[in-house]
Parts: sequence; structure tokens; C-alpha cells
Amino acid sequence: MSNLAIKVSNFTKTYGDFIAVDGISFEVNKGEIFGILGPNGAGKTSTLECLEGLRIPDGGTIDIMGIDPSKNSKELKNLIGVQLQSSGLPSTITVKEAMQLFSAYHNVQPRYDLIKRMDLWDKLNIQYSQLSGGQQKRLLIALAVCHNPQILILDEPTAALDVESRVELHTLMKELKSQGTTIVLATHDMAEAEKMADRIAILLKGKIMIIDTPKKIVASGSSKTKISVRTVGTSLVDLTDIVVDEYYVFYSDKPGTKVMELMNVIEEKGDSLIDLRVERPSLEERFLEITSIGGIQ
Ligand SMILES: Nc1ncnc2c1ncn2[C@@H]1O[C@H](COP(=O)(O)OP(=O)(O)OP(=O)(O)O)[C@@H](O)[C@H]1O
Repeated sequence: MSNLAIKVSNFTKTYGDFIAVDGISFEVNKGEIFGILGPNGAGKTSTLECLEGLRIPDGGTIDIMGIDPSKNSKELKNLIGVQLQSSGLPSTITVKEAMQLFSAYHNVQPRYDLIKRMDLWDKLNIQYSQLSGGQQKRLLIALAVCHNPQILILDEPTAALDVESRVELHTLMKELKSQGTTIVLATHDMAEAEKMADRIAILLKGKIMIIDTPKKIVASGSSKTKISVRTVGTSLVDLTDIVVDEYYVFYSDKPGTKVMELMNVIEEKGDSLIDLRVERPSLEERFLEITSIGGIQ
């Protein structure tokens, strides 16, 4: 367990006869940002809630730095930071009161710097229910990290956030990571997962389809790199049927070779290059490939 922050083995969660999470296993290293991706109903929240000790697993084991969350919730409370869902706070509590309450619960001084950082300083005496959706989210994040938890669990943290708040949260996450915090991040946002996560697990119907770095997950797919070329003349016209906004478009799994080949044709035919764009397949394409087929291809 030395370098491991979290070890999940054969974990199952059922609701009546329904198997929401079906015997999954994964490990999260200390200081890692671990992304959990999956379509609606895949079992992400059920998994996070069992990590947080809010739900009891129906099979398997969960170990968080040597603690079983279903049995030792008191020991767990200062170790982990959890971004609550909105319903977790009373509607009449003010921003200031919420920070005081959470700090007292964790026995630390109130972190008003986090309130400032989350751009809520002028809302200090405003009630929770009067904050906008994005402001509520930012408050919940400030509360989740007020006690410098070793493990931070975030469920869709940037949903409903505007671009600036999103960037601020990503910066905060990177800072926490550099201080050694382990972060588990469930998200629907592929770009966020690709940018932030060291490794990602893709969950589908309660099972893990793949766990790896974003780069390796993308590379393991059948999607090809898109090459778009704009030229002065028509040297490439016979080589592709796809022309988008005056760009000749090619798909290749050997983009380097393909680009050389196209450059040679342009030169041989006395044509001139105006623009060349090479776009590697995205995590989103790979995610759709995995989740639509229901398995790894
Ligand atoms: N309390 C519950 N009682 C019955 N079924 C539940 C309960 N909680 C979750 N489920 C079911 O378990 C499955 C997994 O739900 P979960 O919320 O874990 O998925 P999710 O991946 O977080 O989905 P989303 O992205 O939509 O939030 C879903 O089919 C859901 O309907």
C-alpha cells in the first residue's frame, strides 16, 4: 500500500436486483489524478460514494490509505475531501457560515483565502440558495479542500462552471497535485479528463473497459489521424473525395508518412501549400468507440 492511496478490489454495488457496479478493481497512486469516465448510469457516483463511505459496498474491498471507508468513517473524514452535491447544504446557510461550519468540523481555521480564490468574497453573507449554480459549485469545492485533504474526490466538478472558474479549478487541482494530493475525478468532460488525468478508467454498465494514460487509451483505438491540406492549385484533387472548406482531407494511421507523400505530390505537380493541419484522434472519439460498441476493439 506504500505508494498506493486507494486500492479497490472486486468491488460490487447493487440496488435490489440491479448490479450498478460489477466487481471492479483499480488502484490509485499517491499524488495521481485518476479520472473516471463513463456514460450516464455507468456507476461512477456509486463508486465515488462508496470511496467516501457514504454507501456500503455489496462485495469486494475498498482500502483508502489503510482505512475501510465503510467501517472507519471518523478516520476517513480528515483524510479525504469530498465535493458535496448541491443538496448537501442547507439553503439558508451563508457562504461565511458554510466555511466556518466545515472548518470547525475538520478542526482547522476557516480558509477565507479559498473563498477569495473561488471569486466568492463579495458573496460572503449571501445565502447558499441565492448563489448561482456556478457559485454554489465553487463554494462546494472550497469547502472540500479547506482542510488540505490527502485525497480529494470530485464528481463532475466543472459542470455548470464558466470558462474562468474552470481554469481556476484546474489550476487549483494542479497545485494540490504538486503538493502531493491524490485526486479522483469523475467527469463527462473528455477534454478535462485528457488534460488533467494521469490515468483514466472508462466505466460502462458497472464494468471497467480500460484503464490507462489518456495517450495510451487514444493510441489503442482504431481512429486515424486527420490530415487537412489547403493548396493554391488542385494537385491533391484526385487523391481524396473529402473536401471541407477548401481543405483536402485525409485519414491515416501513419500520419508522418502520409504528410511526406502529400508534400511530394504538391511539389511534383508544381503546386504550393497554403496550410497543413494534423489532428490526432481525441479521447472523445475513443470513448465513443469503446462505449458504443460496449467493449475494446
Ligand atoms: N439509490 C439507488 N437506487 C436504485 N438504483 C440506483 C440508485 N443509485 C443509482 N442507481 C442506479 O445505478 C446505476 C448507476 O448509477 P450512478 O449514479 O452510479 O451512475 P453514474 O455513472 O454516476 O451516472 P451519471 O453520469 O448519470 O451521474 C444507474 O442505473 C442508476 O439508476
